[in-house]
Amino acid sequence: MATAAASRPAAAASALAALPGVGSALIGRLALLGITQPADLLLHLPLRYEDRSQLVPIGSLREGQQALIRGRIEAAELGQGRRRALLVSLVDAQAGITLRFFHFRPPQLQQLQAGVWLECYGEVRSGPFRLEMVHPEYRLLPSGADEPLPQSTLTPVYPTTAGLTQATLRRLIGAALARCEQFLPELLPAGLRTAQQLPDLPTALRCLHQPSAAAALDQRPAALHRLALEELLAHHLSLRQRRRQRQTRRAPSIAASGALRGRLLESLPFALTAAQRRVIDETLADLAKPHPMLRLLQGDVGSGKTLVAAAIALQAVEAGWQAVIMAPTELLAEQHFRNFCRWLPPLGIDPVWLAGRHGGRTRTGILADIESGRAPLVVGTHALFQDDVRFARLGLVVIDEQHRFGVHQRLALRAKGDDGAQAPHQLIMTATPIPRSLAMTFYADLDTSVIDELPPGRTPVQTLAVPRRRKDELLAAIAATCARGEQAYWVCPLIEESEVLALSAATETAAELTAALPQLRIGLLHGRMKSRDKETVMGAFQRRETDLLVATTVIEVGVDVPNATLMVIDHAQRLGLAQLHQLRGRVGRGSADSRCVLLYQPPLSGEARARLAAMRETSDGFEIARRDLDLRGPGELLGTRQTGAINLRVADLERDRALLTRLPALASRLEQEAPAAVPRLIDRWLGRGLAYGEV
Ligand SMILES: Nc1ncnc2c1ncn2[C@@H]1O[C@H](COP(=O)(O)OP(=O)(O)OP(=O)(O)O)[C@@H](O)[C@H]1O
Repeated sequence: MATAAASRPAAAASALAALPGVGSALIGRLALLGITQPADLLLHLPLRYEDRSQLVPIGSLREGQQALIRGRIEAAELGQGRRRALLVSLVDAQAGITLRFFHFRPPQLQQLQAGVWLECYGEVRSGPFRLEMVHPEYRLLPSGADEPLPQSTLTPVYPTTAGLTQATLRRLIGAALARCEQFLPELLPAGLRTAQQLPDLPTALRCLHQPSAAAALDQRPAALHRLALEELLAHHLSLRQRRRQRQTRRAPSIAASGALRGRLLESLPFALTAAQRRVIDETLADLAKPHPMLRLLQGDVGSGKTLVAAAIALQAVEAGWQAVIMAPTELLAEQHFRNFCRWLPPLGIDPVWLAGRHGGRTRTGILADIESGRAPLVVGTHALFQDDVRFARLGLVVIDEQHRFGVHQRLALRAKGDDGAQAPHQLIMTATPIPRSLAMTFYADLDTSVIDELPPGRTPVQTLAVPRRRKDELLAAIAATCARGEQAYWVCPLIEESEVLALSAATETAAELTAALPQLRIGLLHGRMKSRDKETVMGAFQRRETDLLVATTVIEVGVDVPNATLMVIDHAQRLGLAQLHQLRGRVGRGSADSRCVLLYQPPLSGEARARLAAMRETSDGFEIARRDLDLRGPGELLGTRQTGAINLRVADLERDRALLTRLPALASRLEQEAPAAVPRLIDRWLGRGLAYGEV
């Protein structure tokens, strides 16, 4: 395999070199566009088209139009304006236009004589006396107006790079197109294409690269769909393949009587919800298998994921394996650690916390305990992936991810916990549900479990949207909440992506609130604090030593203080739906009635208005995720715009959204009807480096 992979680029480059007029300099420039083989040329789609297939009478030209015209030169002279220019007057039967050349060579002066017929293509502009074209492309017409039109199809304009002209790209792509059956053979069975009402590949490619004016209107959408479907299908198939490969790998088969779990659950003042029980069962069944689990646990905010993680980790520990729980921030790792310290020592298990701030002796001691296996359960941040952390018998990794993560990050994480011979089981927990259509497509390599039920006794958080000018009216509400012995949050989100400004807003707000509500004990929490100071502030809030916590969005994920019942989110119009839902999830975690006030600064954009409305209308995380998908589109939701997590060449998740839900059925059909096409499709679209292959 390694040899085949290594020889591939060379073979591909030589295939490019076999096209007429391709030398090493050109190969280098094409590579800058990601074109390393003839198939890439075919998948390099035009940005737009120019229409040289129809003549426009000079009399009907409009300013700003790009057009192909023909006419006879009536006069040519050197204009003596501020800038010297060659002015050519071109006329057809009805009207005339001026062609203006600021740069010209002597042979051009010779050529452009009165009486000569010209064909020009360019942009029409207004001039001092009449319409003009500045530096049009032109050619002489020896047979006058009867000369055949240069082409019957539209002229594609491609994305390009310095030193690579449109003409060269058009020529190369035209040459590749003439042999497209060889370079990009059809891989989708005819039956499948017809069922989807999609054209075959050569037809689609011709339509995209060289459409007639009519085809560009009528057939282009189907042609684009055709390629997009193939690309999305390739990604989906590749994830399915990953999943099957995982099932051939070995992992410890973790089975235990569940005695420890039973004792933990008995010690709690509440019973598990049915959804928590179901998810634990699904996960335990995976752990017992000798292949690595990769399960995504989606649970709405406050649905009790931490307890599920603890129950599952106990299974690994009881069976003699180590378990590790990773949180996205030190604050959360510390919170998990505190929970585990409440739950586990009575069972004879002492959890270990490896914090970023542990240094020197403490760190060495903890690392030694992890490496010798004396520490059965380790809590930390993603820093646990550092090289110096070695486990004796790592059986289970729980990643409390909270935010969505891209396919690539996911693969990188997975590779780290893997010693080659055996991979640990992995459970990834997220509090931001992923709409089903996206999960089916882009998370096809994972199994998923959903906690779709909140613990009993929770009352939905009452949500209000209030303009900022009425901010002061909230003071009484805060005072009343705290007077009842409950607590409140006031969140100041990032302003213009600046943590510094958010910090100053939070500091100012804390000062204002302290002045207005002197009877309250007010804490301040922000991202620039040392983690030890954050823990102190958070700890004081948790122990009810402070009444009101003013914070930046650092508290967004996971913070669990059931006694807090009021959440004020300042500048709520700036935050996305998922983030608002996460923040609101910090209240309503106990049995008391809770409220969330969204303070907004008018005027609201249409989208901000829709977000605030969604927050008022529903508290169901899955419904919020669906609305978020509608508002932002799948690209934003998956984080592809920012991170390039999925590198799509042709498909556009927004434009091709309707295709997503069809992928699983199409993939199954293809695997059955044309199994040999599957690896070729994956190779075609993901072959160069992007493959979800071994990371
Ligand atoms: N079955 C249950 N019955 C009652 N309370 C529960 C139950 N399970 C968990 N809890 C409590 O609910 C609260 C929320 O649980 P937890 O912090 O695990 O939620 P979460 O799913 O991690 O939420 P988030 O995503 O917001 O961090 C905790 O105080 C926890 O002790």
